[in-house]
Amino acid sequence: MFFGCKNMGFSYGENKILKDINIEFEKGEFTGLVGDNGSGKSTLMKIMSGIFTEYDGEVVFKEESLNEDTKIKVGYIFQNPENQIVGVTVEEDVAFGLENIGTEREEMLRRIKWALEVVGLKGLEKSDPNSLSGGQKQRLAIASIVAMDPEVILMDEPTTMLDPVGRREVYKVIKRLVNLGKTIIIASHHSADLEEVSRIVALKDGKVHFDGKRDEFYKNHDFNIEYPIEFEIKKKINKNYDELVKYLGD
Ligand SMILES: Nc1ncnc2c1ncn2[C@@H]1O[C@H](COP(=O)(O)OP(=O)(O)OP(=O)(O)O)[C@@H](O)[C@H]1O
Repeated sequence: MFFGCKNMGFSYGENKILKDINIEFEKGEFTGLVGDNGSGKSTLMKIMSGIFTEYDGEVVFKEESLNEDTKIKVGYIFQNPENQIVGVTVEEDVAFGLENIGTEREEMLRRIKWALEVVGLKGLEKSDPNSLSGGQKQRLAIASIVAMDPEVILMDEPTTMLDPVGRREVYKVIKRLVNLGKTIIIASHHSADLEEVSRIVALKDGKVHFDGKRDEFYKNHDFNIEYPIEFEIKKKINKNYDELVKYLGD
């Protein structure tokens, strides 16, 4: 197995949140993780990225249990970028994780440059992260993870805090990461976030309720997923998405 979990279970105290979860992800796969509020999406992602370490079953990365050495290969992006930003400048923020793992200076500078290019923040190296827009902050949070060169990136509702313009910026970056061959799993309530995923995993009552192709999911399952306003309007008036986001963003 490239990445996934076997017979995984998790409880908060007496409250069993995840029951016997078995999911396998292939390298380079782009998957949406859906489910009602409280269905356990964040908990599952925190377990799979190694943030939570007390659970039943196993998280597997490249045929082995995820461990201290390999969990660096699995990045986690929080819903609120503010929770992830620590630096005084944009480049310091990206440097933080690299410093923690003792990256040599030349390599660190190379990775910071590359990560900021990938997320489209080149030129803002010396800026104060607090001065950035919501979309830019989320892209900075993504850059800090990308700089660690993860093979898998788990994104926990990465566009929920953003306006339409910010969302569009983040979609572009996610697409770029997919094109770079990263394995991306995105938890979301917004079907616009899931337009390009090839697979959907849906959680319900602590279990995997659906796991299959995105098109099959939308054909057969009604998960009462909230639609962001711009997606609703897009469907109604069939306007070009970019034009619409520009219109809503003004
Ligand atoms: N620290 C905690 N202590 C106790 N219960 C918790 C804790 N964090 C989450 N829960 C509960 O665990 C369940 C799953 O929460 P989780 O945040 O994983 O769901 P989610 O699917 O990500 O929800 P949302 O879509 O609202 O973000 C919920 O019932 C929640 O109330």
